Amino acid sequence: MSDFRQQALDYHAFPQPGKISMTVTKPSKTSRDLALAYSPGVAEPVREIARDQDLVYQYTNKGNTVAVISNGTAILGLGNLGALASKPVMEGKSLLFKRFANIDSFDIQVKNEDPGAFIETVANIADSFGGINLEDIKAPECFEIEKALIERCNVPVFHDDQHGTAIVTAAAMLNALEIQGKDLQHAKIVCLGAGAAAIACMQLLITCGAQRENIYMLDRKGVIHTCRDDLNEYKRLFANNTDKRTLQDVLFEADVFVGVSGPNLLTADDLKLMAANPVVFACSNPDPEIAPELALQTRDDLIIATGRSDYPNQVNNVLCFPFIFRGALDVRAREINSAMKVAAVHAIRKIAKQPVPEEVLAASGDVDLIYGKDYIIPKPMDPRLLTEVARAVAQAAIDSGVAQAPLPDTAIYRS
Ligand SMILES: NC(=O)C1=CN([C@@H]2O[C@H](COP(=O)(O)OP(=O)(O)OC[C@H]3O[C@@H](n4cnc5c(N)ncnc54)[C@H](OP(=O)(O)O)[C@@H]3O)[C@@H](O)[C@H]2O)C=CC1
Ligand SMILES: CC(=O)C(=O)O
Ligand SMILES: [Mg+2]
Repeated sequence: MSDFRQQALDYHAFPQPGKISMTVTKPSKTSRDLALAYSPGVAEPVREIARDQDLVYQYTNKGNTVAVISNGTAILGLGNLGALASKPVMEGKSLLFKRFANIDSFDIQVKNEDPGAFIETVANIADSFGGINLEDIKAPECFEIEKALIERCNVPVFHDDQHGTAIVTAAAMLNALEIQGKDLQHAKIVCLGAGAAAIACMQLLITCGAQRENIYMLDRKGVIHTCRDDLNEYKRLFANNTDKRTLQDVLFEADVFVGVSGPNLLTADDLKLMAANPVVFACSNPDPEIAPELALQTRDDLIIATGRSDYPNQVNNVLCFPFIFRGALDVRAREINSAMKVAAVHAIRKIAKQPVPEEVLAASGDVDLIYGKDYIIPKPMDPRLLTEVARAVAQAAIDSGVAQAPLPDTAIYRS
């Protein structure tokens, strides 16, 4: 067994199984404490909430909790390995919520692939939480599931693989193209993958200025084009009126490659087809579409990013979901809307252009991080993500009329 594989297994197994646990926030030592916390004292907030449901935010932890919910049908790029096997990833997302945004989170695995049953299960428990983060649910079911849950739930519902990924991709892409002396409006974009992440990434890039006709999307059968009769309604949105059929056909003179598909699908020869100074986001986890070593060995004019923590330029939704939920929860946003997503894009990309704090350099093991080819996007442990992204998102929620509370008087919002 490789060293790293064993270390990863040991990390998860010891000193206690798993990555997250709960803490008690109130005194609970004495009979008096217990009388307040449980019977009879607990009856008082029960009666208050029954009288006015909004008081649940005052007397319980609902307002600071997010449920991370999966059915295990698209676990990272590993595929459909079942609900239970997704638990380490969902515990990982909970760890990240707590570590980066002090949000308490429950990971929930729903053992039912039927979208109707999944929707029913989540809708029935949604009121327990301040928000719902859907995770690793495959396309096209994820689109129907998210839409139905947004309609049925009273709290924000956010499919992280769609929108978290799209927000971080857009932020990193705008910066990478700027560094390469290109712009999104004119970029020829190839997207390998046509699932949850791909559809949302391309939609958000269009919102940020990309031209739909410049985007070539591919699934397992090749280029998505208007003559195909096997496309679902989401892929059809990206059907290109073209006679190009293969990855190689569309990569010729392309400025951008976004991989949200699977491991090792882009070869060195493929890379050579792209235009000068290309941007290559090989975002499949854990194994990217092309290894950065191979990409950089093949040509030295590219910017390469992956979804991983152990290479420069980590384009991963961890840069978004803790912080967008922090902002949304803090103003009790009814939903996470387009204005909030775009605000997150610009807040994230701006941080990369500013000097990096010492603590981030120390945590990332880098001597220096300067805006450029190897640093297009902030590191996840950059504390400015919390302040800048949460603040921008909360303000966008207020400005777009979906906030139900003003900015709180906490450190994030004071400066
Ligand atoms: N870095 C990050 O932050 C994130 C990365 N990802 C990565 O993106 C990938 C997809 O995730 P997600 O969108 O949630 O999953 P989905 O199951 O929703 O979509 C997967 C898509 O990839 C396509 N695909 C798979 N294998 C191939 C192949 N050999 N050739 C061409 N297309 C292929 C599928 O094609 P078809 O439609 O024909 O089945 C499908 O369109 C995963 O590897 C995941 O780790 C996802 C979210 C965040
Ligand atoms: C990062 C992530 O959410 C994924 O690869 O699915
Ligand atoms: Mg995911």
